[in-house]
This record gives sequence, structure tokens and C-alpha cells, in this order.
Amino acid sequence: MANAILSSIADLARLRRIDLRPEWADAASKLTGEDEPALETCCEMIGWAPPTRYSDAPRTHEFPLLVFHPDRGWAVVERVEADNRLQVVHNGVATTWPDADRARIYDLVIPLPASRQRFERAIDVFKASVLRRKQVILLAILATVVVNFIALITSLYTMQVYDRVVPRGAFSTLWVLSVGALTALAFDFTLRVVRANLLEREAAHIDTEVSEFFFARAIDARLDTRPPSVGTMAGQLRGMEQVRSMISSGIIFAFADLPFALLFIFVVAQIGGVISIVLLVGFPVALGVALTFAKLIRKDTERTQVSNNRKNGLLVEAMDSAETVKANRGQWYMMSRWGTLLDELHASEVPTKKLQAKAGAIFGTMQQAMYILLIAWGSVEVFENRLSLGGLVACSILAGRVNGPLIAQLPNLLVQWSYSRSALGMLDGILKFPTERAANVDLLRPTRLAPQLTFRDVEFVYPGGRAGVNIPKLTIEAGERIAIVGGVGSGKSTLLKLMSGLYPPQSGQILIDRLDMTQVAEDTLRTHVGYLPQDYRLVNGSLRDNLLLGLPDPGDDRIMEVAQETGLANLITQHPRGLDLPIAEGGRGLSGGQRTLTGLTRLLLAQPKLLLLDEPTSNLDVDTESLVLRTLTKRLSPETTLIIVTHKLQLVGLVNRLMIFANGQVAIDGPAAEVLKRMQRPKTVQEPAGTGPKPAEMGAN
Ligand SMILES: Nc1ncnc2c1ncn2[C@@H]1O[C@H](COP(=O)(O)OP(=O)(O)OP(=O)(O)O)[C@@H](O)[C@H]1O
Repeated sequence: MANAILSSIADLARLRRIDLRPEWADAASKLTGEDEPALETCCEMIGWAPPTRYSDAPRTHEFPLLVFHPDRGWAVVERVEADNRLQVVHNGVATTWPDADRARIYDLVIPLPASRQRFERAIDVFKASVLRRKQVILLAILATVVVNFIALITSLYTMQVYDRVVPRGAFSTLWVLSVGALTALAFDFTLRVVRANLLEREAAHIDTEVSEFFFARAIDARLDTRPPSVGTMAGQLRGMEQVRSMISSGIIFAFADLPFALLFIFVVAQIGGVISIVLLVGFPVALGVALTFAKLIRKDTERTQVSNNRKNGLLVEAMDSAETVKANRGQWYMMSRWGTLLDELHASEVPTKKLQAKAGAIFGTMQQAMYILLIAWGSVEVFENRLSLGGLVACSILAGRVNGPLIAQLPNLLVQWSYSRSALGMLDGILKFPTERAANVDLLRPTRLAPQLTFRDVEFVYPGGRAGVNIPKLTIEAGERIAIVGGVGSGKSTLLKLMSGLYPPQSGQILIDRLDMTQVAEDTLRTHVGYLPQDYRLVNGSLRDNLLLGLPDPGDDRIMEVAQETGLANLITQHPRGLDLPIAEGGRGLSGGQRTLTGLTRLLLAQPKLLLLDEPTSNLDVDTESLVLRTLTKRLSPETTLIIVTHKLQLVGLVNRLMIFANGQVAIDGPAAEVLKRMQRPKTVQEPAGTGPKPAEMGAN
């Protein structure tokens, strides 16, 4: 890493055992300085909280920390020795620096990746994000309180005008009162604008934080435990927008508007006396109606949410499999599923909407009725001289302020709350998916990981008890070249996924360089293990983005050099936009073979020590295939382990060990020539049945 600050931060993250995203430093790529202020700039560029400098000596448990030494620059400090020396890690190497008293120590909060943050319930994620901004929320509540006080002033102003100004023609008092009221209104306007701005800005931050968290959790979910419908899961994720907007409006309602409604009732009681009974009775009745209504719609909003998510799922599926659907005249099938879902959706949505309309009508009528009762009762009080006319007008204005939050906000807020509740339930479901690595395990981050694999009593079964893999014992040494062949559905791809660490076994252990794979940190494992799936999917972006997915940019020369060797260069040079060739969503825009070549080129750029290729040449023409084979032979260093799943005999020439896979088990395993010879012999009684294809079949594809 070019910049000393960035490389020290990387060391700090490693020592604190925090995974940094591959592109974590991209935002700080323009960082030039390496002095102390540059650290703050760096944090700002990355979007982290600013560093804090220690004025006293840090306590033992607070290490490791960042240190700046005027003569030596940046490093990570692990200890300050009694003899004025610093125990540091500089550029990944542990060493000692003298003159500890001249060094300055900084703490830096490196955000934990979503998979390491522990939240039991989705609401806690929102709560944590809101609480991080308590000051802003308090300010917004305070602004609402002041806005409500100003509303009180308006009603008192009206009372004074009716009672003092109109009967006596006291216009000088009127001007003073009017100027006062107008000033209060100007203040009110400013506060409302400030409150809206504050809330919007913080809402955007909360949105970013929360949606990044859930997005990361969703993509971190272990592949073998993810729900089968991607679209439905995407629908579930969308629920967080609902929750977020509910939370910001709900907080203001509960902490400012609702308490103020009570204060207004109190003021009406002070001015109007008994007529406040109308509000004292009406307010709890309205609240009771609202809560009953919330209970009634709960079930339907949950059903609506589920149907909406399924609709989303079907839409994604229909678009994704458009070719298959069209080619097989599957439109009718899809249309009928769509129709059924729409019926389901309407069956739950219509009752909610009807109830919402009914509640609106009830609340509207209640508001009018309360107003009429208040005025009628108030008139009697005025006639009896127990209340002034101005007092009655002020009470009627205040009654409007009591009804305001109830009529204007409560019904909508309750529907929103009901939807948010079910959205939260679905987000809870996303939190329940196990992630790639357990959050509470201190993961291993060895700097070197030999490409050596050991299977011990490994068993893996797909959810629902479907086919899987069962391997009691298997050892693969560093530098071995292995081909795995076997019949369709025999479990070869599953075995490769287990070897890559993407699927953990249900029982047994897979060791890489004698370390349990599940205990090795994700970033370390991905650097050392390269896996090319059978159906290599590209992501929306440019070809360059796809070639460099998760890799530091090695420069165009290097990319083109490797692309030349895999045959991808033809595509790059022939396209007017070259490496910037756009890739559509879902990886559309390239042929199957070109997609495979992109994956292969990326792997060769990454240079992992363990290479797992799942039918790498099945989409390639004969010439490209032999080019790829030659490149693999040339490029792989002697210590690189290569494991290829294939149906093709040509690839077997590349390896020295051959494994025949059948029914999720290794049926035959040995030196390639020997296994081939054995397969050509007529089957003997010792050999297990169904041991996969004959060499002739293997070459048939
Ligand atoms: N995601 C999944 N969920 C449930 N079962 C699965 C899943 N993926 C594969 N299987 C099942 O596991 C078995 C092994 O599949 P796998 O893809 O490993 O076979 P394979 O040997 O690579 O086949 P092929 O040569 O056709 O690629 C199959 O019976 C398949 O139906």
C-alpha cells in the first residue's frame, strides 16, 4: 500500500481482526500527505469517524493503536515499554522504536463488517442508528415543542384581540400584539424549515447505515442457507425504507405532538373550564378507536407484505428467465401465477384500504362533532358569563390543535406502523440467516496459507435432505494437479464449493494448510482460494469492473497481458469501448464462453495458490480451449494446487491425479494414467457400481 497511513490502518485492522473490504481504501486513493493532519483527512475520505489523539498513556487493553513518530512516521503500536521504547508493527513487520515520549498515539474506530455486528432483532439495528444521532433527534423534538408553544401563542393572541382590542378599540395594543404574533410566526417558520432539514439529513444517514448493514447481511448469508427466491428476499429488504420513515415520523409524534395535545387540553381547561370535558373524553376515545383499528389491520398488512414480496420475486424470476419462458411458451404459466398473486394481494389490501377509509371518516366526524359540542357548550358558558367570547374562540383553535395530530397523523401513522411491523418481522428473518463466519469467533488470518487440503469425515447435504457429499478422508497436497470426473449430478460441483469454503460441511472438517477452513477469515481465504463456478455470472458495470472484482488494480498492461493469454483480448480489442465494455444487469452482454474467459482472466490476475475450476472449458471452442490449457500449464507455479471438475478428456492431460466421483463420494482416486487404465479394463467385482462415465463418455462433451 503506497501511503504509510493506509498501510498502518490495514495493519491495525489485521491486528484487531477486522475484515476490511477489498476497496476500503479506494476513497482515500488521492491522499497525498503522511503527516498527522493527513490521518484526519484520510478518515474523512473513507467516511469513518475522526481519529482521537491520546493525551495520556493508553491503558493496556486499549492497544493496538496507531502511532505517529516524528522521525519514523506511522505504525501500529502494540505496547509502550518502560524503557521509553515502542513495540510497533511497521509495514507488517514487528519491530521496536526508541523515543516513545516523542510519539503521538491515536485511536481509530474501524467499523466492524455487518457479519461481525451482533443484532438479534432488526429494530435494534434502527435503534442503534437513531441513538447514534440522539442530539439531532433531541433538537428536532425541541423544535417541535417550540413550534407547538407558538401555536399556543396564536390562540392566546386571538383571545386578547376578541376580549380586549375589539370591545375597547385598543389599536395600539393590537399593533403590539400583532407584531409579537408575527415575530413568533417568523420564528415558527424558521424552526419548521430547520427541523425538516435536520431530520432529512439524518434520515439519509440512517438510511445509508441501515441499508448498508442489511445489504451486507443479505449478501453475507451463507450460500447453503439462503432462501431459494432471490426476488422475495429483495422485497424483504425493501421493507427497511418503510421502517425508517415510520421511525422518524413516529418519534416526533410520540415525543412532541402527542404530549402537546395533552398540554393543549390543559390550557383549554384553564381558559374554558368545563368545556374541556369534550376534549378530555374525545381524546382517549379517538386514541382507543385508533388502537382498535391498528389491531384490525395488522393481519391484512402482514399478508399484503408477503404477497408484495412474492410479486417482486415473480417479477425478478420472469425477467431473469425470459428466454426460457418465451422459448417454451411459458408466458401463460407466468401470467397465471402473476394473476393469482394479484388476487392474493387485493384480498389483503382491499380490507386494509376499506378500514383506513372508514377510520378516516370516523375520525373526521369525531373532529366535527367535538368542535360542534365545544362551540355549543361554550356558547352557553359565554351566555352565563363564565367564559369570554375571546376565550371560546381560543378554545376552538386549541381544540383544532388537539385534533390535528389525531386526525391528520394518527390513522396514517398506524397503517405505516402496521406495515413497518411486518417489514421488521421480515428483516428479522434476514438477521437469522447464518453468515459465512460466526460473529463471535476470533478468526485466523495467517499471512501464508499453503494450498493443501484435508477432508475429515465430511458430510454435506442440501436443505431438505437432498443429495450432497460424503467424504470420510481425502488429502490433497500443495502443488497437485487433480481432475474430478463423474456423472451428471454426482456432486462434483458441490465438492468444489466445499473446497472453496463457500459451503461449510454439516459435519466433519475441511482443513486448509492444517487450519479449519471455517475458522479462517473470509478475506484471507478468498486471497488464497480462487474458484471459477460452472455458470460464471458477471455483475452490472464494465468489463474492467468484472475483471478486477475484489482485486487491487494491477494496471491495464497487466490486464491485457493476461487477457492475451486466455483469449479474452480478442473481445477487448474488437469492442469500441475496450475494457470499458458495458455489462448489463445479471451479466448480460457477453456470451457464455466470454463470461468464462472473464472469470479465468480474473483468477489469473488474482494468482491464488489454490485454483478450483468447475468445467472451465465447457463453453469454449477448440482453439480457445487449447489456448486456455496452454496458459494454465505455463502460468501455474509449481506450488499452486489445481483442481478441475470436467467432463472432457483433454483437461485430464493437464493433471497427474484423477478422481472419479459418484453419488457424492470419491469412487476411484489415484494417478491419472493408472485410473484411466483401470477405467478401460472391464469392470471387476471390487469396483463400486455407478462410478461415473467411461473415458469415451467423458470426451463426448
Ligand atoms: N442448491 C441446491 N439445492 C438443493 N440441491 C442441490 C443444489 N445444488 C445441487 N443440488 C443437488 O446436489 C446434487 C449434486 O449436484 P452438483 O451440482 O454438485 O452435481 P455435479 O456433479 O456438479 O453435476 P453436473 O455434472 O451436472 O454439473 C444434485 O443431485 C443436485 O440436484
